[in-house]
Amino acid sequence: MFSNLERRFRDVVDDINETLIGISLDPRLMPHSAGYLDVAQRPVRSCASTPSLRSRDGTVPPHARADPGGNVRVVVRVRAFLPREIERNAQCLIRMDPVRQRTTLLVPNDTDPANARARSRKVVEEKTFTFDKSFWSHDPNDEHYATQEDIYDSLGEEFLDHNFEGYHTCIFAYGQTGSGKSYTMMGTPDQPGLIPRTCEDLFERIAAAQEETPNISYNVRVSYFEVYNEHVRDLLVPVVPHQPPYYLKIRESPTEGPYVKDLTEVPVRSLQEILRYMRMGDSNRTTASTKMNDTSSRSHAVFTIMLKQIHHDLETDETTERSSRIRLVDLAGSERAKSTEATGQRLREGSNINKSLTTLGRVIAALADPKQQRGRNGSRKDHNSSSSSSSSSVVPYRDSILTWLLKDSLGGNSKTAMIACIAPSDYEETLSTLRYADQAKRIRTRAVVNQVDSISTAERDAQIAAMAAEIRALQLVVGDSRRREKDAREAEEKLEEYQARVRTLQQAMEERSLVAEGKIRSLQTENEALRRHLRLALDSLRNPIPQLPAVFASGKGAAAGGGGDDDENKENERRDVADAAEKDNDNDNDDNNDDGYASADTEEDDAAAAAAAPLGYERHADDVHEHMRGLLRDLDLFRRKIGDDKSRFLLDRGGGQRRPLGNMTNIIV
Ligand SMILES: Nc1ncnc2c1ncn2[C@@H]1O[C@H](COP(=O)(O)OP(=O)(O)OP(=O)(O)O)[C@@H](O)[C@H]1O
Repeated sequence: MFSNLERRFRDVVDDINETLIGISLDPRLMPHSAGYLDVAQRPVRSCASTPSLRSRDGTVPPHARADPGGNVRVVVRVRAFLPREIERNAQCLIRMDPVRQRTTLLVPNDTDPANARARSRKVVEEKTFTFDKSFWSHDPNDEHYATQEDIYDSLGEEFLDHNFEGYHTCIFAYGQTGSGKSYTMMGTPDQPGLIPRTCEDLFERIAAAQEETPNISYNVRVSYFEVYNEHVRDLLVPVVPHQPPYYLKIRESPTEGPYVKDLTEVPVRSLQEILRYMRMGDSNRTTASTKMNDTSSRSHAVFTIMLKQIHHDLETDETTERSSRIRLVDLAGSERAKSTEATGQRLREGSNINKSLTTLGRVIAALADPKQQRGRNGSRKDHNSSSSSSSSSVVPYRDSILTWLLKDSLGGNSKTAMIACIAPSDYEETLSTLRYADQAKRIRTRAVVNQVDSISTAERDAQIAAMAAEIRALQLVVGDSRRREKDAREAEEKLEEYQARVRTLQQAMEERSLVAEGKIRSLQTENEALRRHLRLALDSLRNPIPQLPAVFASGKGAAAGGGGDDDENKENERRDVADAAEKDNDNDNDDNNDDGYASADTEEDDAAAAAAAPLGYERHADDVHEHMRGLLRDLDLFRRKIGDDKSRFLLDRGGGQRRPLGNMTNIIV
């Protein structure tokens, strides 16, 4: 019984303990418990599978997410002799200490003509430098010989770890022409270099991680471009023969820094796919044969892999997104025109290459400057125009396309490594490269994990819903404004149409008014003519009697003439009447003026006239009669003419509004 009680007591205690542990572990129940870490400090499962991280518990320690900043990693690699160097019995001037990672440049002897210029220097002495790594790739039989695989294992793998942690990385190969940069970065089909090995490892890790944790999805995209003669060319766009090359522009975003606009970024799902794009870009790269290298790279090539890891935690329903960029750069080699014996296009390429490498040197010098380092801890400056490299507070990124594009990798959010490639027997060029590399060691970058903080499905759904609502509202606004725009356009078109019609009407009206004015003028003229006719007629009608005496004489003539020309007769009649009247008056006056009586001669005349009177009156009556007939004929003619004029006048009016003919009509009718 006691043992039963004891067992029950232990069970109850265990239950209570479990419940308490459950409560403390659930952040939603106990937000301030130790189990609830801030998002920024919460360990995130890493997919990195390198020994360094695999040896841990599969999580990235919190400190890895807040990198305090690190120096640019600088390694040196010396290559084997090339056939031409063996031929001239060249001397190896490099010695390396694999333990202390020291590289020593020896003083050349007098036998190698390639170093004649070096020997003419004031000071020719042995120089020793220490780097993060010194790779001895000169003699394959040496036990310390560094193979392509060794380079990847000691540098590439570690940098890929950083990419899976969410850091941007950049590895660039620097060195004189023919020193082994392309061999190190790209390699050969038998001896693949850093780029194909990184691609291979990347997809191996993705496959392994997906097997382990299926709730992580990966998105890989790749781009490849070259900077040739200060122009950016997309290497994933096929070259069209006989067409001028298409160059891309550089833009700068406040968040992402400088980037190449419209650069092709292809999604890749397998190693085969990414290698296909790598080879395609490589075959599009500008290379040429020079005296120093049969396949000399005449451009700086930048191969970029964008890796996105999306982790969805089913328990907490949270999503974490990490993005990182892997930049692998094969720079064109520095060269002396004399050594390469370049002319024409090769010489121009060489001078552009040297210009951008000199700018890279100035950028490195500026970034390595301790004052600059202090300045960057406060506010960072970079300038947009050329200036003296002696200025410690400015970094001349924009002085060349290469340095502008590598701005972030050189002095910003990136973990960066430089592989300084050296030829074994060139004192001067090697010294220059080693000095360059030595300076780069002092550059500090400030890499940060590029992670979008976790959000729950509910939050994400809410965000999506809010965004969808915003999109709908915007679509409405756009639709509304489009409709308004359409209405306005239609109204404008209508208005234009109306205006055109109004113009046509106005024109027609003007033409009509011109015609009407012409008609009015001609009617007025006719009207005036009619008035004149009428006045004449009225005059002739008003004064017929005083003309009679004169008509007698002319009437005789007229009668004798048998009625001849009417107008002429009338005119003669009028003249005769006037003469006769004048004559009568004269006679009267003559008679009355002397004594108031008629003279004896006059009385005789009157008597004679009286005797002849009956015969004369008869003739006179006939004449008057005849004259009256003539007048009636004239009147009749005149009336017909008036009638004709009237009907023509009315006809011209064209059935329009009748204009009153006034008194004239009444008189005529
Ligand atoms: N570590 C090495 N082992 C064997 N051969 C090498 C090594 N490094 C380079 N080479 C050979 O040296 C020659 C020149 O190398 P590479 O083309 O890589 O030089 P580079 O620095 O890229 O020249 P450039 O700047 O002119 O393009 C090639 O034939 C290459 O195979």
